[in-house]
Amino acid sequence: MIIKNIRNFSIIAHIDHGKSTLADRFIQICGGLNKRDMVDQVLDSMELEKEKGITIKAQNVSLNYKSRSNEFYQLNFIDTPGHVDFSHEVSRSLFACEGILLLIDVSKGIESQTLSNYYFAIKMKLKTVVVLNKVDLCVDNINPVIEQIENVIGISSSDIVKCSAKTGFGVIDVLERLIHDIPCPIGNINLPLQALIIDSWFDNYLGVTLLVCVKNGILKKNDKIKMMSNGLSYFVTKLGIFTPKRCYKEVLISGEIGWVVCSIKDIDSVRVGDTITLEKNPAVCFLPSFKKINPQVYAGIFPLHSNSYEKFCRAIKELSLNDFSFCFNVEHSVTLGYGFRCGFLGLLHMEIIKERLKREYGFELIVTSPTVSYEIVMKNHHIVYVNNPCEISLINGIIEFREPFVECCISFSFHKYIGKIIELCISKRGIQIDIIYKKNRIELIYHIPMVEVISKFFDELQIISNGYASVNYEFKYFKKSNLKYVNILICGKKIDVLGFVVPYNKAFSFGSKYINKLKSLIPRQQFDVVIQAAIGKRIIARSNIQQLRKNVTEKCYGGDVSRKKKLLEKQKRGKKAMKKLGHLSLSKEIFLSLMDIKV
Ligand SMILES: Nc1nc2c(ncn2[C@@H]2O[C@H](COP(=O)(O)OP(=O)(O)OP(=O)(O)O)[C@@H](O)[C@H]2O)c(=O)[nH]1
Repeated sequence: MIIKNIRNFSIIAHIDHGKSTLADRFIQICGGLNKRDMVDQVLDSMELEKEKGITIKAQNVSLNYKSRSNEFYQLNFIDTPGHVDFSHEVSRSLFACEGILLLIDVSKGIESQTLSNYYFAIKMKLKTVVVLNKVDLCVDNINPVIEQIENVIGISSSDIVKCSAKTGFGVIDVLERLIHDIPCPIGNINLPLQALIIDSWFDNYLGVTLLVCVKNGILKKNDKIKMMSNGLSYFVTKLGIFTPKRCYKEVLISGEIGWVVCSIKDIDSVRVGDTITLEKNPAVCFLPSFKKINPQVYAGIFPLHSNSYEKFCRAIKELSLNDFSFCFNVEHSVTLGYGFRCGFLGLLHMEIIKERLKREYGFELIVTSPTVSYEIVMKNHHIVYVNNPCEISLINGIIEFREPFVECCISFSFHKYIGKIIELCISKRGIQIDIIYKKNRIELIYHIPMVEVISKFFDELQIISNGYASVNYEFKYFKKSNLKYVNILICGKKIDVLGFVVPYNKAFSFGSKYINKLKSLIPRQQFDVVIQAAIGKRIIARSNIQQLRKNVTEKCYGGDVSRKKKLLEKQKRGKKAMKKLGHLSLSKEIFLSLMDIKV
């Protein structure tokens, strides 16, 4: 294929606007798969993607398209996720493209994620093709959305392509517009090799596999390549493209996107965003690349069975190879042993990692309550960031405690919900920024502490809006707050993984609610169990779980008092030993339910 007939683009849109369905139509039209292999949303191949009906991983496909003017084009496109938690997948894929297909659901119009991805593409100077999807749903009433696109994106109505990914209407027009409007890659086949690693994953048969976009030069089988970041070199054993089936090729030329296998044993030596060159004739500079995105939500992940720790480490590393935004550090908990403190881009991201560890690697896990990263100013004016609440209790000389605030955009159609949603935002310590009235929607913009958003905000919002409100949020700033770290003690012993951070004015009510929940979950023991919540040395809430009274004198019928006394003494000694040993019957399974406590 000659470079002038290659088109690289990403399909981007808000969640559920129909990206994967449109990708299906492209694959069908270009014959990427035969009828037998074709299923709905074929690119959502992960079990979790099928189950949840969302795209989690960006998927790359190379197709041959014969245009209306009978010319052949190679279309390399990337189907990207629409959920904000996976926006790093979108930004990463844009580095491999010259254009974007911005898909808008005609029944919903432009939504927040559509715009943020569009602005990112504009920043990268990518050409945009705007496509209005689902026109089969409301053929008569598409004018308001067209007007909205004209006003917000500034594209004239004649440039908007209309289609229905479901029925196939207008899909050829979309393909024609793509080959016409999106420029070919600007790479040069004769320059030294420069290929950008845009994704990587571990395959049980092939080992580490890289997805690369060749910007300059040619990459061939048996070439000795070099990672420009660390100088490590490898022989290319196999390479090819996805149609979306894995196809083997001999070369990838400048402008192409394909997979490369080169017997990399050490997962740590691969860095997504790195540039690959040839060892013999190396390029002198790196390709422009994407930045690592900072996680927003943190949690400790521990294997339920500590003997599987080694395997668990390997699994975590393999997952991070495939998920650029997932980060981790070893964590040791007195209660749960060794595990990892992991950072995620949001709660859905955390949920997906948890599920992947369970399904793909078969681990039973204990995941601590999600928390955020706090900014702490020390006496010496140094600033530290702490994402593990129990570390806060170990820091001396804190002069300022700052917590992250997010900008929430809560969008809903019915006016009757506005009062209750505002009340909810206020109860979550929200600061109102704006109320935007759109044609058929209202948008409330609030700045809310992130920790409030990740606890029960979504559940409560769904209840008060009968499921009609949707919310998007992004980190805005750190702000000083009067926060306290609350320790949880069981039988006088600090349980590190249960400690939490709360605003001081909520600490007492929150502490006692938490203690009551714990009380309802912990089974009665052979001895009294004291549960306490404390700020420093001050106990702010306390409760007792009464012992199970075992009548040890039951069998002593009649008289002998000294015999009864002896038995009671023995029981007392036994109880003491259990306490000393910390023999509280808190199995890890019970911990699982303790981790999920929401007050
Ligand atoms: N009526 C109609 N429904 C469509 C059309 N295109 C997609 N859908 C439906 O819209 C829903 C979402 O489609 P997807 O293709 O999964 O959307 P997506 O944008 O890939 O979703 P994410 O990857 O999760 O962001 C599915 O139920 C599709 O069947 C269309 O043109 N018309």
